[in-house]
Amino acid sequence: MQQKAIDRNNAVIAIKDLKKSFGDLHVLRGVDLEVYQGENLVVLGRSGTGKSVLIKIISGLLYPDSGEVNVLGREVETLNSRDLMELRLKVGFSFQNSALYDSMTVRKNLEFPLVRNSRNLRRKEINVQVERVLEAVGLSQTIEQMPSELSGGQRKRIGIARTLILRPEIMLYDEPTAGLDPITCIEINNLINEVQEKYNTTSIIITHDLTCAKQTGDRIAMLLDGQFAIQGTFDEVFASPDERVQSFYNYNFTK
Ligand SMILES: Nc1ncnc2c1ncn2[C@@H]1O[C@H](COP(=O)(O)OP(=O)(O)OP(=O)(O)O)[C@@H](O)[C@H]1O
Repeated sequence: MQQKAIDRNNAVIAIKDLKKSFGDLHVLRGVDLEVYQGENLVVLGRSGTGKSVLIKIISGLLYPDSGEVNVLGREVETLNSRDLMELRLKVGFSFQNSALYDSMTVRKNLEFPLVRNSRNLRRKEINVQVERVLEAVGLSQTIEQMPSELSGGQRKRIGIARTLILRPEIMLYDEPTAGLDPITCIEINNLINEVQEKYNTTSIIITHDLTCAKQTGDRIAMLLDGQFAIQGTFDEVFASPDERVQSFYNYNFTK
């Protein structure tokens, strides 16, 4: 991956001692994490370790039990609903299932968040923005198609475009390559890197896919027993003798 500008003095997400339980299930047990401007941070962890809970807390969809969650300079848990809405516009959430409306064309799917969030946009401006974001994800030709006519990889791209159209400062990707064939996975990994360069976003990428982690992650953080015990580059993380890290690696590359 080419060198890029990551501002390590500028943490756009700063989390301290974050805890979250559901009844007796202690999911996050003191998470500390900083994500810097311009960085792609990959969060790895086994199923059910709390990766989705973490990004839902970052985007204000879930409240923490305790700890500090600072996103773009705001303490998420202290925001009123209006400020939270404002923050959410700056935090794009790319869902695992792409979350497209099946009854709408690609164009209408992309217009939807724009029209909902900036009601006074003119038709011409809406068209320009839709066309621009479609071009950015390499799918201009699909503009009048229905989601059912798209491949899994194309749906993923449109889902990412629909998040990008609001020009978020942070992108949260939940399992961006899940269910895709290996070549399409690589295309999505490339797209994640292109989005970062073109839109200068900061991203958190949740994945089980080690190829995705290696190709997109400037840094990897492994969620183990409710904490980020191990963080570093891909090679640094997997050089760890920690048995939990090694079994995660071996499982991925031997299954
Ligand atoms: N709203 C909720 N109410 C109760 N339990 C929840 C809730 N959200 C998540 N959980 C539980 O918290 C744990 C962590 O869930 P989470 O979805 O974050 O896992 P994950 O690491 O993203 O897993 P996967 O890789 O399978 O998506 C799970 O046991 C889940 O059942």
